Amino acid sequence: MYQEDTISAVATAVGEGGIGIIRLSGPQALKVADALFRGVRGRRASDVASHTVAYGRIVDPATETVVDEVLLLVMRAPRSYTREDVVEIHCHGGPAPLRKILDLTLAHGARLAEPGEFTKRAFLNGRLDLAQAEAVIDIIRAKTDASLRMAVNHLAGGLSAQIRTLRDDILAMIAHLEAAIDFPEEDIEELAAEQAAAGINGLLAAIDKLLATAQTGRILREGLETVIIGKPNVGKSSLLNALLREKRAIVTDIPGTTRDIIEEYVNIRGVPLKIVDTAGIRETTDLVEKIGVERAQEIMRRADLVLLVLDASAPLSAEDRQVLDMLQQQQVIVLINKTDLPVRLELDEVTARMAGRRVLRISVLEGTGLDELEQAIVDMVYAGKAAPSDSAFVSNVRHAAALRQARQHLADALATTSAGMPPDFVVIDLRAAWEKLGEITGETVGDDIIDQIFARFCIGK
Ligand SMILES: Nc1nc2c(c(=O)[nH]1)N(C=O)[C@@H](CNc1ccc(C(=O)N[C@@H](CCC(=O)O)C(=O)O)cc1)CN2
Ligand SMILES: Nc1nc2c(ncn2[C@@H]2O[C@H](COP(=O)(O)OP(=O)(O)OP(=O)(O)O)[C@@H](O)[C@H]2O)c(=O)[nH]1
Ligand SMILES: [Mg+2]
Repeated sequence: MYQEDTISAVATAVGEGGIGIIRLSGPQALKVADALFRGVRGRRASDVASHTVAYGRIVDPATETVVDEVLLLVMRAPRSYTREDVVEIHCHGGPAPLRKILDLTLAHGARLAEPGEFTKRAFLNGRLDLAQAEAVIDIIRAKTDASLRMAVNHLAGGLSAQIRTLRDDILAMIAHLEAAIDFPEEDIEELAAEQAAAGINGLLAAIDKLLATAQTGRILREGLETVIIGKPNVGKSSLLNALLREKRAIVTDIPGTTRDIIEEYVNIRGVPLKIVDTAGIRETTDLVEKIGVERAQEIMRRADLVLLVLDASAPLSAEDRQVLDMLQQQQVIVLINKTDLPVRLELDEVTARMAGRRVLRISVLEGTGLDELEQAIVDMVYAGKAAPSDSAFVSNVRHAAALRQARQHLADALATTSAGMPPDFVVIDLRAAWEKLGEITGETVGDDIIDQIFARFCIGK
């Protein structure tokens, strides 16, 4: 155990709720609780067996005034979330009792926890590795069922186990090569080099398999950045509302209705979309709208997916053609909207200009074509890969970057081997790869990175 002080924080969300929890962790947790808790027949917190609950009251010990009626949950070290003594005070879920009880714990030996500090202690005390600890916040922030499944799999150590296997394999190769270094006969070195090359190729394949999940994994964790664009009045806001299944954005027949950017999360068959409705793109002299249009163009350049909406009932305008040209580098689904009206749009020209892209005919008004749109988005995100149930997905940009760097070191090791360099040099590259992979699980990562990761957690987690 590395921590000497005892931390305290409200573990439940702020505001009114049925129950609120103040959580204490550290060597003084039971002592702090003893000062404040009054159980039936004089029962004290330190009398409560681990993983059991006691009924009683929290009092202000200065006056013995009752603050609230509570349940007390005790979990003793090392069998607890943090591996320290943990005491939870379950009070009524209002801001006043929570605040008062938190203040009392702080006045009687605890200090306020930093964001993520409980989970950080679980990591520092070895109950979770860094990838598992990061999964805790992913569970809290999961936007869909599929995101949740992936994060739960990470918390259970699904990804960590794969990383550990890779690291163990590298270590075994290093040991093998070092044995060859100690017996520098020609043929032994050659054999070791051949075996190393085979081993490295296997590792590269395993890393590539993990990296192949990174795109889908990132989208499930962070959401697919999607932007709806098109000229004014084509039905962009109507489309957003249809995907959200609520009337979020204002829809009128007046072009230029949406002036600013509207951002919402939508669950499309398990895929979280962070979807942005924009001001219609057109040349404009209205300053407010002009800023809106410029921001739309900026957002479009950064988006994972552009939903381009065209109006089937009107011929292509110069603005439409301009927008089509702007999208050449982007992942786009073209939506020909208002197909319930007589078609006057040059469909052939659109398909020709957007070769290779999905072009779907829809009518937001009548609700046609929206199923196909949802399926097209899901297909694009999974790109033929299975949903993340059992297989470990890489979802975290930090993990993907470390994997890519480890891969590079292994590729270097392979090049060194085939160039006939002595095994000492191969070992250097292998060791670098081993360290990079250790950054994912936290064995070889600096304190600054660890601090940054936990600083993004919520208080009380
Ligand atoms: N009230 C409450 N609910 C909660 C949590 C919590 O801390 N408190 N959790 C967290 O925020 C999550 C559950 N996570 C937990 C993880 C480990 C242990 C624990 O006591 N682990 C012991 C196992 C003891 C045994 O074997 O019975 C251990 O790992 O040794 C408790 C909760 C979600 N729900
Ligand atoms: N006939 C028909 N009308 C539609 C359809 N979809 C939207 N509309 C109508 O088109 C008009 C404009 O819709 P909006 O959703 O406000 O269009 P927008 O692209 O957001 O417009 P701006 O915000 O001004 O850029 C409204 O009157 C909608 O009811 C459709 O599929 N068919
Ligand atoms: Mg609009």
